[in-house]
Amino acid sequence: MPTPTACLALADGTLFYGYGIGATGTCVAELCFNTAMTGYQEIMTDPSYAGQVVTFTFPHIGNVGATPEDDESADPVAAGLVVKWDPTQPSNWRSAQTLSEWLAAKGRIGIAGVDTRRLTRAIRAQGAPHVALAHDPDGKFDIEALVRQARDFSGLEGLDLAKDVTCAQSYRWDETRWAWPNGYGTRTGAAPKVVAIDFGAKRNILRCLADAGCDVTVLPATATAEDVLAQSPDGVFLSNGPGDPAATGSYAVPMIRGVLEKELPVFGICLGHQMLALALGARTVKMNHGHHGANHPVKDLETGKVEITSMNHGFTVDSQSLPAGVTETHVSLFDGSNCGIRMADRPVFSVQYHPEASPGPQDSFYLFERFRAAMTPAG
Ligand SMILES: NC(=O)CC[C@H](N)C(=O)O
Repeated sequence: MPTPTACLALADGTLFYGYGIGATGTCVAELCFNTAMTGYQEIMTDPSYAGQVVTFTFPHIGNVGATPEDDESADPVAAGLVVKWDPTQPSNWRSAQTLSEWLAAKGRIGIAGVDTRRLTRAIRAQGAPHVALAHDPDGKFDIEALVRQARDFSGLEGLDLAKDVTCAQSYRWDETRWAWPNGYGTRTGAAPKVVAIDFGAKRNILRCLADAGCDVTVLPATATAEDVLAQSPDGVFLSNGPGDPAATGSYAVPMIRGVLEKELPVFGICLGHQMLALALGARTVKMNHGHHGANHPVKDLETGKVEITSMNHGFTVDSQSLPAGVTETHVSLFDGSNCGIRMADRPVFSVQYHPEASPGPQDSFYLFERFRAAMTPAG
């Protein structure tokens, strides 16, 4: 058996050996598992994964290589990845690099050859363990140091990571979705002006807003209510993003409250949902091992319909804490946790899941349509 060239050390001392792919070195992070069967590149470049190593439960990861078109942000933001099988040569005409080459070019570490079923059970039992992941082509590991690094990592609770992944300056977004056949981008009538707050926005969210016919200006996470209102928006969008919502809320909540005073339509996704809930007076809590996948059933409590959704969150809005005037609109059919809210009397709403998919099903695109309709009642 060849010498293992990568080691994943959990804070409790459990070790997983495998074969290193991508960059060499060590990273320290929180560990989660994602059950999506496709879209590893979109997952690795989703800024919401900052500070996390992702274990893919689907065994064949890397089969279609990597292409710049599939990046959800400029760089991979997940700290590293864990896969079961050593990736095979890519079989895809779109592939520009192998997964390992792509990870190496982006400075991200991977480990292949891990019993990801056993590891996933450990994640479920321990609740998002802290880990150190090391890749050394010579297979030399200081195990005590790795376990110590994992133990010393403080975890995501209390961490504001949105400010690390947000854009430096505001910009306009005008790209629509790649090869999307329904012609959402070809509407007539004036495009409502949307200010999108970038807490770590995935590109496909911005594409979906553009597809829904919105004129999108992106502002950094630290934008104030004055910055937002200076754009004279018809509506405000709150993006996904990494870290602890309560920490990011320290500056985002005053901004959102300032926007709410002006009675503008507001739509939030994931971290944006959590931010809106905090601004309305609810609270957020850390989950045991979160929801990360592309087949999470969610029930729309107002229509009774079930949507299959893409999810990626480790914190959740405590539905018991929702104040009067805020309605719970969606719940997870896996564990009953909150998946959506709206203000009873105005078009201010948000969802915990990812209607932009990428990867995942597109059942929930109607939310972008709903947001557009709220800004252009006659359009
Ligand atoms: N995808 C997201 O926006 C994640 C939100 C938040 N960081 C969480 O883990 O719950």
